[in-house]
Amino acid sequence: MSITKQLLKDAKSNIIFAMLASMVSASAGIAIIAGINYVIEQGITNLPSAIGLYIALLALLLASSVWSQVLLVNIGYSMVFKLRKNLVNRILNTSIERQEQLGSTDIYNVLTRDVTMVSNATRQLPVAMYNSFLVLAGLLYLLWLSPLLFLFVCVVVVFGVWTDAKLTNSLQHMLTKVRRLDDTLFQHYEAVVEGRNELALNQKRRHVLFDEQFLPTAEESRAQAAKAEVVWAVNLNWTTLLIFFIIGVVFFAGLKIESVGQDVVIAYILAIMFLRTPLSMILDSIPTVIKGNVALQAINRLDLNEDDSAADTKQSTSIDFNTLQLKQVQYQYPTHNGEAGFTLGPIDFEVHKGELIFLIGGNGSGKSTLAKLLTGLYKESSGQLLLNGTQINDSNRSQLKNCFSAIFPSFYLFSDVVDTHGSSQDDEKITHYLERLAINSKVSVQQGKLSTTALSQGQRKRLALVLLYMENRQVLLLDEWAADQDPVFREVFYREILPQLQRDGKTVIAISHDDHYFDVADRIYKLDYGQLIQFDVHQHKLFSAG
Ligand SMILES: Nc1ncnc2c1ncn2[C@@H]1O[C@H](COP(=O)(O)OP(=O)(O)OP(=O)(O)O)[C@@H](O)[C@H]1O
Repeated sequence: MSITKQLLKDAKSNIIFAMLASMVSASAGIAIIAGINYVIEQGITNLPSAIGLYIALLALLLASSVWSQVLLVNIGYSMVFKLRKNLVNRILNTSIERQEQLGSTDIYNVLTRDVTMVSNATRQLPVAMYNSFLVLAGLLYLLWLSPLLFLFVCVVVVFGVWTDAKLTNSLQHMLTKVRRLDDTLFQHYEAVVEGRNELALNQKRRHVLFDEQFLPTAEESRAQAAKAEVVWAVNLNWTTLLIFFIIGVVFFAGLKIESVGQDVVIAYILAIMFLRTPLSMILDSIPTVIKGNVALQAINRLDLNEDDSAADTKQSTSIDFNTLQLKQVQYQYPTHNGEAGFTLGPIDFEVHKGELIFLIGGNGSGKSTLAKLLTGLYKESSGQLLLNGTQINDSNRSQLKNCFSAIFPSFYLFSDVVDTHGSSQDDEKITHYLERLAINSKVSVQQGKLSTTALSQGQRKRLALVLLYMENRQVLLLDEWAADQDPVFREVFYREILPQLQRDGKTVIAISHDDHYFDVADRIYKLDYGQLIQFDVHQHKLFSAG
């Protein structure tokens, strides 16, 4: 089901009530106009009851319009809330592979820009719906006043709607183009923020990014957006012209057609002038609604997982880790720009409880890819993964993930420390590990919250190790953890921390380039262009894996 249908379905009963309230309010508004017209034509026979009726209609108008606005505003905001909830859950449930394909820029763009656009559009919903009922009630009143004049009004209205529909179409095209340009703009923003050091050092690169990439995109986006707004502003004036055209024709028809009396002409003109405001408010809201629609299309294009259930509704069972085996496992990155993606494997590999295994290999040989396969973050393209002898599939992959804690090169440091069940940890234990990793002078902890994560890269990695200790998972995967450590701490890591983890019963898989410390490992595997070869720890010799 599309996201729009889902959101509308959830708000169905409120929408029905809001429509009812809008109808009552619109009818009250038109009844007031009709009453004034009647008084102008017929005069007042009973002043007190006319005033009473007038006040009653005003009260009904106020009560029903407030009621409908309250309902509609709430529908708008709860749709935005649900959209945010739905999107964040769907992103969390989307495979890492898909998220990596999309890139963080596209995802941020949807979460910030597109959600705001949809939010703006849904806020127009109350205005548009309320005013549509008002226009509808007004048209019914015009029909009642004079079917002949109404026929003419209908011809002009149909013509007006036809031109609006044509323009709405081209507006949609222009705004879709603006949205696409905004994606490119967001990539430039990312370069400006993330590449700050490189840009500050290299004036030429700065010039290329600013003058040759950012400015042309920003300029084109500005031109397209302005063109769309101008087209719509012209359309608003055109609609106003059509309204005055109707008024003119009604006026002259009143002079020429005998069956149309002066009183009907006055009533018509009064009603049409009254309907001008709701009409222009509806038309005003159309670009915003189209932008919201374009944003919804962009959200759908992300092709996120349809599953929007929250993490705590999913089963997350933990099992005791004994062995993990890979049998003829292959992983193939998708083809990109016609170029075949990197292939890892087929690989035969196994790790047993309590082992300390090193994965080595040159840059781009597939170590991190294998790490993501082992941890269950990537799904094998072929072959089998067996956890404690049971084959891993989509229904039990979370068991594999639950066994692992990992630090990847692009890790994220959370400032709250939690254990494997997501519960807060006691400060004393955290402080112990902060001291053990020699960062207690930089970071402190209070009620499970770290005082800072703004540290040097090496210190951030140590802090990530503290978080990993506190998670207390059974298998630890450390992807080039020691690469940013100074020689002294590197020695501590390989000679003290890793052996201690092993003594504590942990299974450790470490990706490493540090051949000085290969003797620490129980087994070493080397990756070479996606193929796994076992490495003799003591003689530093290669022999076939499996
Ligand atoms: N997200 C991705 N999408 C497509 N291809 C990728 C992706 N990540 C890595 N690759 C490709 O897979 C190959 C293996 O990458 P991987 O990160 O596993 O290597 P690595 O051995 O960990 O390298 P390094 O030592 O440089 O970290 C690389 O050649 C790279 O081109």
